[in-house]
Amino acid sequence: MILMKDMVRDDKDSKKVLRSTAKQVSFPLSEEDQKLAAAMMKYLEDSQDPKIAEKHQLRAGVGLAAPQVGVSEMMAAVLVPGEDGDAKPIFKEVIVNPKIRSYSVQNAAIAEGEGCLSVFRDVPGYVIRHEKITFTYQDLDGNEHKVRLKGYPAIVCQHEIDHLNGILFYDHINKQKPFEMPDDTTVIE
Ligand SMILES: OCN(O)CCCc1ccccc1
Ligand code: NI
Repeated sequence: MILMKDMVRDDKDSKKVLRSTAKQVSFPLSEEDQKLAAAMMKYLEDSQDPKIAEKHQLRAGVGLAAPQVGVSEMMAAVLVPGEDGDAKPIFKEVIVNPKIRSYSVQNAAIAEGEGCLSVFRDVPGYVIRHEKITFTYQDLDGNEHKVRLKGYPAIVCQHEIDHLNGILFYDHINKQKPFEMPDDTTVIE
């Protein structure tokens, strides 16, 4: 079971793994990679269950990338829950070797900013991202998928794909004016 103590922190010496480009994953998945994928998705499910999260002191997460648990491989679990407890998640997948193929000119940012399971402090400011993205990935069986996302799920996937390329959310915050946004950026509440 992945716990908070397993998270690589950006302020500790092991942060190299957070700042490098992860390795492509080859198929068929090794036993180890299959177990890692399952454990990452299980972390997200548990962290979104108040009782389990409380019991194991898990910080809620809608995504988790392999480098965050010290594995420099191109794999991330994403679990964006449905609106108002709607059982069906908006996006639930372990994305392997993801690659953004195109994106909107339009930018978007989450109104309350972003956090990260690898960043144990608040970093205020607007994280400017693409409002829409089209990306490809392989699922755990190696099947190729092409997905178009918009708004919050698109933001989450960009956050995870960034992790696989050594980028952290605060890299996208304007250092001088953290709450400055390019004109007509969509603000996501
Ligand atoms: O890498 C995932 N992780 O650190 C958990 C938080 C994910 C996340 C939080 C806010 C907006 C987009 C994505
Ligand atoms: Ni993160």
